[in-house]
Amino acid sequence: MGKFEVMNHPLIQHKLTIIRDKNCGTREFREVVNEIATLLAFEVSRDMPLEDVDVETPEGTAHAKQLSGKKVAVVPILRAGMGMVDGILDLIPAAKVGHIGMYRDEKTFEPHEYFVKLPNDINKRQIFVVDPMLATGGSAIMAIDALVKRGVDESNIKFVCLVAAPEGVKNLRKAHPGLDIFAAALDDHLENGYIVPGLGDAGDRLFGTK
Ligand SMILES: O=P(O)(O)OC[C@H]1O[C@H](OP(=O)(O)OP(=O)(O)O)[C@H](O)[C@@H]1O
Ligand SMILES: O=c1cc[nH]c(=O)[nH]1
Ligand SMILES: [Mg+2]
Repeated sequence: MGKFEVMNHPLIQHKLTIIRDKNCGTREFREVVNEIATLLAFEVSRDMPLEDVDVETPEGTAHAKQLSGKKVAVVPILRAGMGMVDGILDLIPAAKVGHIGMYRDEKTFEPHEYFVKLPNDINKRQIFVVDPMLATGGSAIMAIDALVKRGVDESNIKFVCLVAAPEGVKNLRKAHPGLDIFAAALDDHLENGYIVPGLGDAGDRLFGTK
């Protein structure tokens, strides 16, 4: 079974409080979402494998370490996942970026896929699927389905979000038991498809569409 972890780092918690505030405007919301994404990437990448390497310093030979595992791909679920990409690339600049477009039906909350564009070698990479909100879990499940369908092993995927609802965590773990899930917060419940207390509609707040 993959793990589910809430990232309790004080900076993550402080910044999350800033964007929960309904008076936080688009510009600040966008900036802080990226800052949280950087901090989450730092935490989530803790188990990346290292190998020994000797490097010549100006004073001698250092027996040092370098990353040795799979190369990384960041896969945002459009639109709102786009808000987390730059923050992750700040930390892992060589990562490739794939895109999965998904929207929820306003009445049924069923997800609909409208776009998939991934790096050719996606099934050889360590993948971070990012989306600020894990509500019913429908969008995340369908996005992981899209990757698995293309030969990705779910144990090579980490799902990284800002706010998760208990229902979404449960549904996503049931559909993809091998997946690791990371969130900045686990909130109380869902109401009309929205996370309560949550932070509202992440896509609309990021892009100023409401
Ligand atoms: O867990 P779920 O119930 O599927 O809900 C979560 C999804 O809803 C939001 O996207 P939305 O459909 O509003 O699209 P947007 O990002 O384009 O605003 C959010 O960014 C997630 O992708
Ligand atoms: O609370 C929610 C639920 C789904 N999508 C959002 O943007 N916010
Ligand atoms: Mg939205």
